[in-house]
Amino acid sequence: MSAPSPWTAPETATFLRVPTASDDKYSRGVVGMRTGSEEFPGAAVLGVEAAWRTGTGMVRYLGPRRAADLVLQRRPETVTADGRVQAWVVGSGTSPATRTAAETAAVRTILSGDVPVVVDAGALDLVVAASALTGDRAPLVLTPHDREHAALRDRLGLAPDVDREQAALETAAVTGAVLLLKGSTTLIATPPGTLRSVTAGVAWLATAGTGDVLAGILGALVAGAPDRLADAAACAAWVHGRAGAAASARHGGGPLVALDVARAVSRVVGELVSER
Ligand SMILES: NC(=O)C1=CN([C@@H]2O[C@H](COP(=O)(O)OP(=O)(O)OC[C@H]3O[C@@H](n4cnc5c(N)ncnc54)[C@H](O)[C@@H]3O)[C@@H](O)[C@H]2O)[C@@H](O)CC1
Ligand SMILES: Nc1ncnc2c1ncn2[C@@H]1O[C@H](COP(=O)(O)OP(=O)(O)O)[C@@H](O)[C@H]1O
Repeated sequence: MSAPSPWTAPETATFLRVPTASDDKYSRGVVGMRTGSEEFPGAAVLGVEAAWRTGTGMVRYLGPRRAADLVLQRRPETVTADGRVQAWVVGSGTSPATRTAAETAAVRTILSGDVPVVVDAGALDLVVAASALTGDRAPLVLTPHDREHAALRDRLGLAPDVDREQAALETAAVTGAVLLLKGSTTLIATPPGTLRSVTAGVAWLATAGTGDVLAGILGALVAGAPDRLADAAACAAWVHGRAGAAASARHGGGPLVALDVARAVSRVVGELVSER
């Protein structure tokens, strides 16, 4: 297997969509987020902030009352009514152990729809092998970190003892989903077998909540380009990495917090598109 090809800054700049005079909030793409829970309401805030900062026409947030209140406190622009979206983000800040039956049913409905879905953290357990599908399924991007990836592979009956790149490709092929495997090197694997890598970040990103931020960035990018899931995934990882570097640089190269990363995304996007 050849080494994954690194995703580049020019590719990121070209992918990013800048609104034009003929755009309105709907034409830019609406992202729907079913994230956060009573246990992890902050994850909802982080993902929503990141989606707005990436540049989306609208964010719809559907989650528990407490999380929705916190989201609105931070971002009153957010719409908490259900409605049409061009991409979903599910699972950040949720856990299969505490997920209600109603929430499970709602996520399953999203997964069997036709709008692309970013599947993160506590919703990864609802992903089945493509060969086991009995009905329609939405195009998916899965965003596990290494431990979540190991758990997913275990559930799918895949061997644990293969190398990381090979495993990413195998998981993508078996699930029929784009796989974004998070880490200091983030891998993006597709079912047909392409593999890209992103190393744009800084190790300070190893802190709670930065994955929730990544899911929000990715949701916004997918909503704007629903037919280009793998490129959206690589672009999201790249922007996230650079936003992490920028958030740390603002504090003298010191520690960052996840909300700082989300806040830094606007500037990263702005600088990239102004250079192209
Ligand atoms: N602010 C928030 O609301 C945040 C919510 N988060 C959400 O939290 C949920 C769980 O995500 P994780 O990535 O933690 O799930 P993981 O399943 O990867 O992590 C849990 C594992 O970490 C182990 N662990 C816990 N504390 C540890 C410690 N101090 N030292 C070593 N091991 C320890 C546990 O035993 C368990 O095996 C997800 O839904 C995620 O989205 C996280 O993103 C963190 C921030
Ligand atoms: N050592 C590291 N160097 C660079 N980036 C990292 C490092 N560790 C984690 N990251 C990035 O930070 C994010 C962490 O996501 P995740 O593990 O899901 O955290 P959380 O669940 O707390 O939100 C990912 O985007 C990952 O690529």
